[in-house]
Amino acid sequence: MVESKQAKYKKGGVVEYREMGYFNPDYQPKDTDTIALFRITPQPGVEPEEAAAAVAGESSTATWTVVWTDRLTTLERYQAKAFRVEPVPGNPEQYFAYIAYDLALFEEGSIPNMTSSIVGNVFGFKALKALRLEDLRVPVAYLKTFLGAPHGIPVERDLLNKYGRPILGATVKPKLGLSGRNYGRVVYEALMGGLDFTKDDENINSQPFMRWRDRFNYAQEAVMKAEQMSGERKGHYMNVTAADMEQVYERLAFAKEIGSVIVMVDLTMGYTALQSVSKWCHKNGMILHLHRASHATFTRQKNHGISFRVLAKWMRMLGVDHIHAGTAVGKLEGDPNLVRGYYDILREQHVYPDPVKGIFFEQDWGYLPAVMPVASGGIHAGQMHQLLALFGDDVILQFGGGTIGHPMGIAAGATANRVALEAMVQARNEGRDILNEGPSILKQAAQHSPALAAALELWKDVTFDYTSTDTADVLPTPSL
Ligand SMILES: O=C(COP(=O)(O)O)[C@H](O)[C@H](O)COP(=O)(O)O
Ligand SMILES: [Mg+2]
Repeated sequence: MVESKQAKYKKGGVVEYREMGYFNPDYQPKDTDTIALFRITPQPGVEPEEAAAAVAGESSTATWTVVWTDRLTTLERYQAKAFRVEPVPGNPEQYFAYIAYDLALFEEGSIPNMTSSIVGNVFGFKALKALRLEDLRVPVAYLKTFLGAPHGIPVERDLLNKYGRPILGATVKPKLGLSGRNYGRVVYEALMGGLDFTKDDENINSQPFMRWRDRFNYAQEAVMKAEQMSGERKGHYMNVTAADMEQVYERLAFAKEIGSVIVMVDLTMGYTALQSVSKWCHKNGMILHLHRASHATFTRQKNHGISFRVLAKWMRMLGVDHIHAGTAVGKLEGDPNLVRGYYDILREQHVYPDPVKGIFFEQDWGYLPAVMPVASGGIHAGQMHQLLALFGDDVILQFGGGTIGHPMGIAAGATANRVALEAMVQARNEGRDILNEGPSILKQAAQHSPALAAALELWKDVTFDYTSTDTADVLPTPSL
């Protein structure tokens, strides 16, 4: 016989989370609730509703046993509630669990606090074989407590005076080992060849072969020279990632002092550090680029971890101007439809559920500015038609190897990308079907550009298989 909740409270002991009130199929989520969608794989013998209730419990108020102090709070309000649990179609082991969190559960404007609750302990539960946070609907009431991107897409375009086309960039290669002066030479050539931006790599901080101050100085000198020579706005993302915030602030201040318009951070810094840098960029008018270094350790597995679409939401709230969001056609994993879904989450003001793009929840972004997604990782000029067709104009296309590996040199690599992009934008604007006509448009443009001809010749066979290997398993969303 099931012991009554009352009796259990009386003697303490281990109780079921369901019984403690963390599963409530009658609960009507409020507009101000945050709703999380988890993909749950319970251990054999664990009922899905109990597993969902356990996730709700541990990610809000509960521990493994009832505690006397539960009675000193308005527990019913602060408990997260699993209000809907249903099987994942075609996957008998997995369930979708919808969990609602009251507005009062998260500190205003704090991604560290929200994540310590929602993804804090629950991923290690013994009762679960695996757990994945698929999507999050964040209420406008909570969004209102965040600053969001320091600039946003239209303001950044005004700053750069670049409209109607994707922004072009390149990551300096080799990743590690160049001296400051040679680094500056790469930046200058790439910018003079026609790129808008160059970028530090994620793992270039301040190593013995090139300390950060040298890199910043040589790179900024190259930016200023290239601006004078070309008459275009240019920039180099100065990676300010460091071991402690004192050094981060020192590098930020120096980047500003020497006239950089943009700085860069790595996700590995952690959410608190990222929020501090974002705040600094708001105050100092600096564009903020985020490299998602380390994200795939928790976003890649389809049954465990956190979907990139959730990380993208956290980063839009936290406030970055750019974020790496995948290429679909490059060297790194990413189903084309799901990647387009991430782009929508970053760029649209109101996002609607879309089973093809893996978007489960409607998301009203309120006033939070859009974030510019960055397509980077193993892409080259021969893929320009695919990139433009997939992502449109509001994207940064970044070719590292695809610039610096060009057989005629770095400037030629940059020119190949600029010519390919401009030819493709023009064809698109004339209403041509760039996806199908892309290769012939490129060939035609290459007749007037030896640099593009050489890039197409060298990388013609480099295609990364991007057939969809991913299933979104999207269900119709409940009316929330
Ligand atoms: O250095 C590169 C790409 O260099 P290259 O252009 O030579 O391949 C970036 O670190 C990756 O884009 C990261 O991946 P993601 O953008 O998916 O986070
Ligand atoms: Mg890199």
